[in-house]
This record gives sequence, structure tokens and C-alpha cells, in this order.
Amino acid sequence: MTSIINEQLARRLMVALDYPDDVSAREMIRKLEGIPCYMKVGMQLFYQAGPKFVEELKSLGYSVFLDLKMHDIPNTVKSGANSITKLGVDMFNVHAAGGSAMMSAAMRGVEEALAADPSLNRPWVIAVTQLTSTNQLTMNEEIGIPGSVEDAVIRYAKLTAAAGLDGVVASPLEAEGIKAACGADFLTVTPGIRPAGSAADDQSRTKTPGQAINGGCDYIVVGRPITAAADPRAAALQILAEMGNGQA
Ligand SMILES: O=c1ccn([C@@H]2O[C@H](COP(=O)(O)O)[C@@H](O)[C@H]2O)c(=O)[nH]1
Repeated sequence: MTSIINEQLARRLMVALDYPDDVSAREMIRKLEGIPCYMKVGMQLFYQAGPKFVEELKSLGYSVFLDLKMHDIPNTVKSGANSITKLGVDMFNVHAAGGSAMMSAAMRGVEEALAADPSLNRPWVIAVTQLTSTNQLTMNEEIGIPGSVEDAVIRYAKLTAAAGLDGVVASPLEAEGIKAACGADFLTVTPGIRPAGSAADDQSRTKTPGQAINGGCDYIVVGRPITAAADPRAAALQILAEMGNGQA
């Protein structure tokens, strides 16, 4: 079945390739062929398939978000960011909880890689605020951060912006507040996307694809609603349609 794909919207859809190996990830890519979405490579796939798989995705023409969520001392994160920049990814991330010195160090790692090889692409560097699986109770009582999740997310977003990064990972519930606090150009990359009626799984702070786009999210990250669907291609096209309609 052929369908007309809105390319601009498709580029705002990040498909989470959460697979144990490159063979299964490749199978999903084949099913989504012709949809110019971003591909998100997380730790499960990267630890198995490594940089070669990132190269393969780039050679197929995909934009790649390497979701390794670095959180370490500044010197180590700087070196990690330097190595990641050399892979030619389009976006990667760190944890905002690592603090401003760690986030600035990530930016220095990127700059040093670009200075050594100006032909490299400058990746977007973003920071995870509060994981979308975290709810208010967990954040207050286990992690020990008082107040509302939205306030904590916005505080981290401001810290991230001040450290010179390009944006944050947050839930779609916080995107409008982040834009208001950090500016319209500050990127909001939002997992926690669930089409109406689908299981939340381990996600706590969710919105539908249409609500997320209406709420100002720049990118939506979708894994299981596509990858665990009986027909992943049809699921992805339905999500694109909902993004286009702003449908609840
Ligand atoms: O706060 C965060 C940060 C990252 N993720 C990642 O996004 C996808 C979501 O997958 P679903 O199957 O759609 O739940 C997954 O790769 C996470 O590692 C997140 O969910 N929340």
C-alpha cells in the first residue's frame, strides 16, 4: 500500500531502535523503509552493534540520535563527547543531573573534535531532565528532589541552556514550559509518547502524538507503539497522521 508521507513531520519522529542486535534493528528499518524518520540508537543496540551500525544508518541517509545519556565526571564526559562527535551522529545526550561543569565539558569535547576535523558535522547536544518514567512520588521520595516534576524539569532545562547545550529530553507535558523558560529555539525532544488507547508500559508522563505536536514538542520519540505493533509501518504512518492532525 502506498501513502503520501509528510517529510517534514516524519523528520520530527524519532524511532527508538531498542533491539538486542543489529539483525533485528535492520529488520525494523526495512519495515519502515521510505519513512524519513530519525533513528534513535540507545544503549542496548549500541553496546552490541557499536559505531559500525551508526555508520550504516548514516550511509542509508538517516539522521541519528545516539541516546547514551552520559553522566560522569567532566573529563570523562568531554572525552566521550569527543569520540561521539567523530561518529558523525546528528544528536547525542548527557544527564543534566551531572551539572553545568559536566555539560560544558561535553560541549568542549565536541568543539575539540570539530577543531581537529572541520569536515565533521556539529551534533546537537541535549540533556535529560527527568526521565519520562519518573513520577512525582519517585522524584520526591526516592531521588530526593522536592516540588513538582515540571518545576524540576524547567530548572534543569535552564541549567542546560546556561551551559550552552541545544535542548533537553523531557516529557511532552513540560514542552510548553521549557519553551517559555528557555526560548523557542531551545530543542524539546520528548519520549513518553503513547497513541490514545495504547499501553503506557513503564512511562509515567505521557501524551499522544497529536497532543505533543500541539504542545510545541520539536521531536517525538516513539519505541514500543511502533516496534511492538503487529504492523510497525502502519503504526508509524498512523502516528504521522496524528501528528499532522494534532489529534488527541
Ligand atoms: O526520559 C527518557 C529518556 C529516554 N527515553 C527513551 O525513549 C524511548 C522510549 O521508548 P518507548 O518504547 O516509546 O517507551 C526508549 O528508548 C527510552 O530509553 C525515555 O523513554 N525517557
